[in-house]
Amino acid sequence: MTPPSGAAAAVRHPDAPAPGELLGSHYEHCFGCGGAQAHGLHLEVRAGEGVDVTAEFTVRPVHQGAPGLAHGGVLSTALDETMGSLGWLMHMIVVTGHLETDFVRPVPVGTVLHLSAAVTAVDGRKVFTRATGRIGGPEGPVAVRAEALFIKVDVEHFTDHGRDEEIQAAMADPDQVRRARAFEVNP
Ligand SMILES: CCCCC/C=C\C/C=C\C/C=C\C/C=C\CCCC(=O)SCCNC(=O)CCNC(=O)[C@H](O)C(C)(C)COP(=O)(O)OP(=O)(O)OC[C@H]1O[C@@H](n2cnc3c(N)ncnc32)[C@H](O)[C@@H]1OP(=O)(O)O
Repeated sequence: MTPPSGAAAAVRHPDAPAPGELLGSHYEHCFGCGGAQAHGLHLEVRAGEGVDVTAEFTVRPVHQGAPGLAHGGVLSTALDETMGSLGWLMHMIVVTGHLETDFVRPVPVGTVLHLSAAVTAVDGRKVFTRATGRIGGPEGPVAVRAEALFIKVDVEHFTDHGRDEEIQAAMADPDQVRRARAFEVNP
């Protein structure tokens, strides 16, 4: 998870969303950010000033692991989704290759988890990222933190591997296709 010495700093794409702008969902059925997933996390991610983002996740009863506490896998998902969203700022489609999470404090149901994430380095197709989730406010104590390696892929990663039913539906939606194709131009 340590970037090689030759790794570069991340570059914000000139057409990246403005600081403070909501990124929007990349796919309405995404468990992390989609509005059509009843039990999903419904994460709303905002662009930061650099290659960084913030997001909020409200833990609901459907996200429990132990009584009244968030499931650790769900918290990892929130961190994963937040870090994956950094691709928008570089106009890269990325998928998670490796993710590691530290669970520092239990997170009760009803908590708003304040997430922030940034790219630490880029090495070819490899994007190194880091994220934290705080409770009690954006400056509150850290409850979870993660590091992840994302790998840049083309739209074909999804069209080649996704189940046909969902791919056909996604490709029939012009907004979805436009959103995915916009990432392929990455000067
Ligand atoms: C028209 C319909 C379109 C629909 C699309 C819709 C939306 C898309 C748009 C935007 C997406 C936006 C936001 C995303 C938001 C949230 C993200 C959530 C993220 C996820 O939830 S996503 C699901 C989980 N994710 C996977 O489902 C990946 C499964 N996996 C694979 O698909 C392959 O495994 C892949 C592609 C990762 C690599 O395969 P590959 O063949 O392309 O490349 P290769 O193996 O050569 O790796 C290249 C270099 O990465 C190094 N490397 C690779 N893996 C590593 C690892 N694990 N640890 C350490 N290093 C690793 C190698 O060592 C090499 O390094 P080096 O270059 O130095 O040799």
